[in-house]
Formats: sequence, structure tokens, C-alpha cells
Amino acid sequence: MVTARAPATSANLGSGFDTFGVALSHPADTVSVERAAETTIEVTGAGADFIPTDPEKNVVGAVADALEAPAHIHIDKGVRPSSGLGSSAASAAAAAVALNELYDRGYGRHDLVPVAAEGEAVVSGEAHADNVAPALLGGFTIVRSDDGATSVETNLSLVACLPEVVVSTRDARGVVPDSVSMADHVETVGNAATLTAGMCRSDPRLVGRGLDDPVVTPARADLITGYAGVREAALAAGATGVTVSGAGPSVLAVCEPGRRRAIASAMVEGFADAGVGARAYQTAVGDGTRVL
Ligand SMILES: Nc1ncnc2c1ncn2[C@@H]1O[C@H](COP(=O)(O)OP(=O)(O)O)[C@@H](O)[C@H]1O
Ligand SMILES: N[C@@H](CCOP(=O)(O)O)C(=O)O
Repeated sequence: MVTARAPATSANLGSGFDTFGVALSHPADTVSVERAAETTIEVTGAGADFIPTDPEKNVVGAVADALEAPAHIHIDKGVRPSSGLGSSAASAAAAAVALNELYDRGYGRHDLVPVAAEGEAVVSGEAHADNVAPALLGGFTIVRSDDGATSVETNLSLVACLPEVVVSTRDARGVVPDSVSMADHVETVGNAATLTAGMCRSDPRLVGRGLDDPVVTPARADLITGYAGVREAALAAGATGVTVSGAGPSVLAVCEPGRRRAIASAMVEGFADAGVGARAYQTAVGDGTRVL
């Protein structure tokens, strides 16, 4: 048996739609695999009742197919599904690493990015890699359709606040505008470049400024009850920037070390003011998938 732990991730980071992502130090999924004649799946943990065990419908089934590595796969969910925290990607990344080792396939981490992305296609309709890349590689990652993924180590404090509402990635992709104005394009490039410089310098002020996004985030914020109040509360508590995590409903705040506790409380209270229960993870940019 081989067991791997893969972290939650936060994709987009505002200005990097379908491009940027970070690995979170926690929460995480744990996946154990054993050789079998055909793939079977068992799921326990957070939101397990909402996750299919049919290999055609679970991301790990697609990963096992892509690696030609049939197995009994046990997924212990630490990352709630439809959270905006890369729940499906955590399972896909952990399964890719564990099956690669179980069957001695010899793929490197970068080779496994498109393999794990095949799993994402099962749930969102597209093999987007902005969650599986940071889940596999760790740190801050940039994915390009023609060029794989680039990863940068960074040291950054984060709060991810998960409300008790569900936003499916598939639905949230439906509200993304088809086109952008030149003014919004110029602003987005400036923000994305600022964010990248901030990641390279582990500078929460630059990263926070670079989270701003005039295009995708405003459209998606409407899907998250209480978003505007939660954002204001986090900024008032010291966050250097706030955005929707992935496709939502989680909200991500960047901050200086030492501010996480106050920001986490403010965000949970912000959701409570809108009548929505929530929990906050005081977390940080962390490592990628590891074999346990
Ligand atoms: N192993 C898995 N882990 C989590 N969700 C899965 C898995 N396999 C299939 N799914 C389905 O994927 C959807 C959640 O994925 P997604 O919307 O990408 O979540 P997140 O926003 O946390 O990344 C749910 O419909 C869930 O049933
Ligand atoms: N780029 C994708 C990221 C989805 O992330 P998830 O964690 O919500 O699955 C998108 O924005 O659709």
C-alpha cells in the first residue's frame, strides 16, 4: 500500500484566473492505494456523502485510468468538496503521486500535472491545472496551456474562510465574462505582475494589492452570500488583500504574520452577519504532495 497527502489549494488569486495557484499548509486529503484488478473507491471524511465512489465520476478514477494503474483507492477527505479550496484537485494529486509510486511509473512531479488535471475534467468539464499544479508542486504556481507549470517558493500567511454554502466550480465558470475591455486587461496585467513580484519577495503588501481583479471576481462575488461584508471585515482586521478562493465560496485573505487570528474571527463574524455559518483556516503557503 502507498499513502500520499495532498494539500488544499487556492486558485486564481484574483488577477490570475485559470493561471495562478498556491498550496495551503492545511487542510489536506490523504489517499491510500493498493493494487487491484479493477479500480474501486472508498471515501471517508469531510463531505464524503457528497462524493461519488463510481470511478467514472470520481477524479481519482480518471487518474488511475490515465496512469493505467487500477487500484483500490481510499480517500480520506480533509478538504470539503465544492469549497473553492481545490477539494477534487487534492484527491487527484494525492492519487497521481501514490499510483505513480505503487506502479513504479517513474513520472516526475511536473509530468503528473496533466495526469491529475485529467481528473479535474471529470468534475468541471475542463482539464484546468491551476489547482493540481500547486497541490503537486507546492508554493505559488503559474500554469500555461503550452508550457506546463512554474513553481516559486514563498513565505506567506493566509486565512481561508469556508462558508456553509455550496458553489460548484462548473456553475461558477458559467458567470465568467466572455471578453474583457482593454482597460480591464491593462489593469489585470499590472495586478498579476505585482502579485508575482510579491510572491517572489514573500511580501504580503504586494501580493495583497495584486489580488485585485476587475473581471472575474466581481461576477463571482454575487454567488457568495455576505462576500462584500466579509471582505470589508478582513481588510479592517488587517488583511493586505482579499479575494474569492478558486470558484468560491471560500474567501481568501493575505496578511502579515501575527494577524491571522484577528482576521479569521472577523471573517467568520462577517458571514454570521449575513446569516451564514463559516469556519476559517489560519494557514500559509505550504508544500506539495508528499508520500507518507
Ligand atoms: N475525490 C473527490 N474529491 C472531491 N470532490 C470530488 C471528488 N471526485 C469527484 N468530486 C466531485 O467534484 C465536485 C467538487 O469539486 P470542485 O467543485 O472542484 O471542488 P472545489 O471547489 O473544492 O475544488 C463535487 O461535485 C464532487 O462530488
Ligand atoms: N480556475 C478555476 C479554479 C477552480 O477552483 P476550485 O477550488 O473552486 O475548484 C476556476 O476559477 O474556475
